[in-house]
Amino acid sequence: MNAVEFHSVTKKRKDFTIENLNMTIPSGYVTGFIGPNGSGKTSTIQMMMDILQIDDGDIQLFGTSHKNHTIKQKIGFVYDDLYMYEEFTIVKMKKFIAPLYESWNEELFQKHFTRFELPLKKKINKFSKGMKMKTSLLFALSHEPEFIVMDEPTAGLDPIFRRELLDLLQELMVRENQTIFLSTHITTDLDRIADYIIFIYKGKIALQKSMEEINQNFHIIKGNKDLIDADTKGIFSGIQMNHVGFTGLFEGDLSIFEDYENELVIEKATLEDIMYYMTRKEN
Ligand SMILES: Nc1ncnc2c1ncn2[C@@H]1O[C@H](COP(=O)(O)OP(=O)(O)OP(=O)(O)O)[C@@H](O)[C@H]1O
Repeated sequence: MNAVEFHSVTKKRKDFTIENLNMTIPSGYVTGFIGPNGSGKTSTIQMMMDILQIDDGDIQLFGTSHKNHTIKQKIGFVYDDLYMYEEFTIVKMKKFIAPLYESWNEELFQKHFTRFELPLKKKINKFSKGMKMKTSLLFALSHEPEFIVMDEPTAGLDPIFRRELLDLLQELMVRENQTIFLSTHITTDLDRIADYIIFIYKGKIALQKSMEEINQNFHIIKGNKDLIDADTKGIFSGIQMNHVGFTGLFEGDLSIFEDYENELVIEKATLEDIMYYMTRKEN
């Protein structure tokens, strides 16, 4: 079962288009959403949350239209732009938000509030970026959502809380039915927690696979530049040449390199390698 399905979604912005976007977020797993700056991650999340209108296509959340407002009860949305509540303190924000959720859990709120060490009576517009992210996370978690959507949750967090957040997400995964979707630039965060990866580039899905498939099928191949000609270049998803050698991203069965074992260095590709080489392809 999928928590989210995008079917041929199109959105035209001034200088940017998301065209015919198809993607699925499976229930019960952590899906990492990666892509370089300006590739459409925030726009995609805003469309999913119905903050940004789609021009064409269809988005399904838990099998119903994303426009169905009752479905929002099941979703915890985490982002650092709390402009709606800038003038509020956490106490005031709770008075406003808690009654909106049938599943509000005050005990959980108090537990996370203590853990996150946030000021109760300071205005949110006086918070740092990281404190705003923690506040958003605090409110999102306190209504026990089935689905947590996070736009760059680790941005602005210090390394200690970043690690704690990742541990917290892992703890949440132990709970039944928990689905997490998070966008990030910090691909190493995903190595630890993601089950699936969706990679968006220039408004198009460049890759959508499980971490298991990625770990098995993507490798970095290094060798002498003499091995590269117009034909061999084509087997790589992206390649970088220098005056002596090449480094390329290869997707597939390594047996094609069997005869070159002594001439090549073959390593597992990281998510960062995949992002880097796949976006180099067109250069
Ligand atoms: N309000 C807006 N009006 C018009 N265009 C916008 C608006 N917000 C974003 N865009 C454009 O949409 C494109 C995608 O931006 P988006 O914020 O979705 O990317 P992103 O992948 O989240 O980027 P980043 O990693 O830098 O946060 C960019 O070209 C951006 O300039």
